[in-house]
Amino acid sequence: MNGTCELKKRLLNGASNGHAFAVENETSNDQYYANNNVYSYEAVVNIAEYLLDRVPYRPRIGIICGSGMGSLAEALSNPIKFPYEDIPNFPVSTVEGHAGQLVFGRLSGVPVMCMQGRFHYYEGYPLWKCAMPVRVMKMVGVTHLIATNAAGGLNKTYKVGDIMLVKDHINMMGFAGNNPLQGPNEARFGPRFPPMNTAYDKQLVRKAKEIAALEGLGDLVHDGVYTCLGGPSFETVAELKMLGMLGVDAVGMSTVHEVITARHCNMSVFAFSLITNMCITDYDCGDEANHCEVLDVGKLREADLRHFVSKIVVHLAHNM
Ligand SMILES: O=P(O)(O)O[C@@H]1C[C@H](O)[C@@H](CO)O1
Ligand code: HPA
Repeated sequence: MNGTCELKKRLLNGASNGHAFAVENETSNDQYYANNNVYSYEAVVNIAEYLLDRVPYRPRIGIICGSGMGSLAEALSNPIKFPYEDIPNFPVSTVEGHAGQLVFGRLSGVPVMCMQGRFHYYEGYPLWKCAMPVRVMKMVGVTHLIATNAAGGLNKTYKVGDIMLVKDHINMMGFAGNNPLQGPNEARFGPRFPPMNTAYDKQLVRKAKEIAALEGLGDLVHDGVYTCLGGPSFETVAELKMLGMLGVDAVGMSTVHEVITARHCNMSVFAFSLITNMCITDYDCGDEANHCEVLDVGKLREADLRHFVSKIVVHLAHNM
């Protein structure tokens, strides 16, 4: 241990083998944040304080609305809305089907905070920026994240309109070296190397299946593996065949970086995908994936999703 520290000291002093070492570790986190325009801990706290000064209660549940699923936020009673452009230092939504506001309110009487519009990598935001609002949620007092998304169904047993409870993910962008936790670790959020084998709350997945069955949605619900690709182009047939072989059940362009960020700061996570289209894995099929269809299916399932999410929120509120 002492030997390691001694070696580290010598390396930092550039004293090994007579070579001068670049002393990168001397660059403080603050400098890194400033140079790379990254949100520091204090910057996230400032955003949270802006919200807390304007909201008279402290939600413990945060919801991220997927494409075409913004109506989840419209179900909140007495909403307090913060358009992203009014929140100091917040990114703005650029995708159709993502209204671009934080909404606080009560869902079936339970205080919640909703992102009505999320950020995607393909919009030009780095992953840490896409996921930054999750840290704002944490600072506001959220302990449980519900992340929703629209996704293409790759598992052949799924149908358009089904709901896939996410039991695990494959971080494809992480395979390519892109992760929202890249850069110096901010220990006040969480550890340098957070585990991900327990990313999705198993008990909640089980409970959500029970709730779905009780509410007459049982036939629609599956559990499966989600992956996020960078987008915005939809997948080729070969890419989808490859993802199928890897064990992916649904393909999207979000959620994974939010879940990683939420788990890093020890939030409990529940996520589901609305299957808005079936992935095309047949070269002879002339159909094409398109965003309109994604939004249309969200609209069709609006009432069911609201009902499902409000039951989950009530369950969480009684069991936190
Ligand atoms: O925000 P989500 O992941 O629900 O949106 C999906 C992925 C793309 O943004 C879009 C494609 O139609 O829907
Ligand atoms: N692929 C990727 N993202 C998606 C899809 C899809 O088929 N459908 C909705 N979001």
